Amino acid sequence: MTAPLRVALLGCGTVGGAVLRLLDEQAADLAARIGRPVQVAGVAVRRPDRHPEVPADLLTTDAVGLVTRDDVDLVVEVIGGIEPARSLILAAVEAGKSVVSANKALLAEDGVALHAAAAKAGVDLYYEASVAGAIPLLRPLRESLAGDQIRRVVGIVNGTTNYILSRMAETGAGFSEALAEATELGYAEADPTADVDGFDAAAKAAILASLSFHTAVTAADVHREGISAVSATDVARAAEIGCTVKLLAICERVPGEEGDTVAVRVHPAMIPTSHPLAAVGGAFNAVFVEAEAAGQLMFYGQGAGGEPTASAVLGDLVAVARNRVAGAAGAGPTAYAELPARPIAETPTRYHVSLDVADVPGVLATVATAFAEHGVSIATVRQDGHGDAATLVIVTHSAPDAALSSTIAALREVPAVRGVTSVLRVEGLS
Ligand SMILES: NC(=O)C1=CN([C@@H]2O[C@H](COP(=O)(O)OP(=O)(O)OC[C@H]3O[C@@H](n4cnc5c(N)ncnc54)[C@H](O)[C@@H]3O)[C@@H](O)[C@H]2O)C=CC1
Ligand SMILES: N[C@@H](CC=O)C(=O)O
Ligand code: NA
Repeated sequence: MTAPLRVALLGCGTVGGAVLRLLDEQAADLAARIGRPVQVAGVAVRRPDRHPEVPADLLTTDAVGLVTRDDVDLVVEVIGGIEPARSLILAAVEAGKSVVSANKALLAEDGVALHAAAAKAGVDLYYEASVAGAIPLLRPLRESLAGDQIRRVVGIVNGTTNYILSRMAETGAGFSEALAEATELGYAEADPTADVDGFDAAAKAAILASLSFHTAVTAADVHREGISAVSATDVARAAEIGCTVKLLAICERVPGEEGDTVAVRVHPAMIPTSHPLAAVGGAFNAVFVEAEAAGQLMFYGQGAGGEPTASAVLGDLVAVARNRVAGAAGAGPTAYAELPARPIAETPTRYHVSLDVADVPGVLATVATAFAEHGVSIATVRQDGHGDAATLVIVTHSAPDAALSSTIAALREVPAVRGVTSVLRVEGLS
């Protein structure tokens, strides 16, 4: 075998630590698969004293120096966040090193520029771990489905929130307790509000939409709602109608007379328990892809956690290392179209609304009028209880999101409506 390929590891937390361990445990197999041994050239960390597990001569706090060293061939970035990750990746690429990253926040913000820099330098930029952890998803979109027309991508792409919602539904666990467990298990981001408020899923949705529709979608183009407003009442109401609550990422290419648009949204939604996504529990992720020729495809697996994510990082590492051995670069950036984003206000959706009402004559008609006045058609209504404790549970037909949200605003002004206790979108009901 010839000279080793030398890897610089940036960051040694949940994912970086697992990458380092697997590189060591699987050294012989990786060497056989690549055709050259892989050696760790250095590990950039913030606090070397916190990493007794790493040989001291590998540790450095000088990440820029490490990525530009002549004896480094490949760089793995698992620091996370925008800076210094972006500058480090650009420095590595400009120095001729291929890069593997797990950083969805950065790819969703600056993917076009990073791809352009990698293409200019003739190196690879792979980031399979950034979306849906261990699940092979980005390379299938970039490569296997490059000859098809993808119309829709729908999935659960955040392990932390799926873990929290699963625990709330299955055991009645409280939100904070379930979040603490997800953090302890290594699923959550360094700042877990990125998970809870939907930023992480929105970044992943932007990456999925960009690769699926060959257009530049950033996290800022994604309509984002997290799960912090999802209450035990929402979860219970969902169960009453045979549904479960999931945080969904939905990416659609919408044909229009004046050209296609792209609609990308992340929000909690009720889905029927018979829906395949309803069975996706804990930190697992699942993504449906609908393509014109291929039809429906489903990708399922562990979406978070050190080892599952490290598996995707190592898969990319093998791919870029093989390209390096062959003296080639892999699949480059896609040719970006410029499809406009369709605003959430115009996106058709269905709502489940739960109202506390005074059970007085005419209340049902007043509530129904509020829906009708905003052009929203009601699919089902159920009334529970009597007197001041009466509850109306309404499921609408599909209507533009703006019509539904103005209906809710109008209902809040109706005197007989004591409170709007639950409002969630509904997906997948026939
Ligand atoms: N934990 C997970 O399940 C998954 C994480 N990811 C992504 O992988 C990346 C890493 O995530 P985790 O390992 O979970 O985070 P982490 O917070 O456990 O690890 C990041 C490490 O980078 C270090 N670091 C920060 N700034 C640094 C700098 N300037 N120089 C050197 N080291 C620095 C931190 O001290 C920390 O040890 C993030 O982009 C995250 O979004 C992707 C998929 C799954
Ligand atoms: N925090 C993320 C980690 C993987 O991307 C998640 O919970 O999904
Ligand atoms: Na993945």
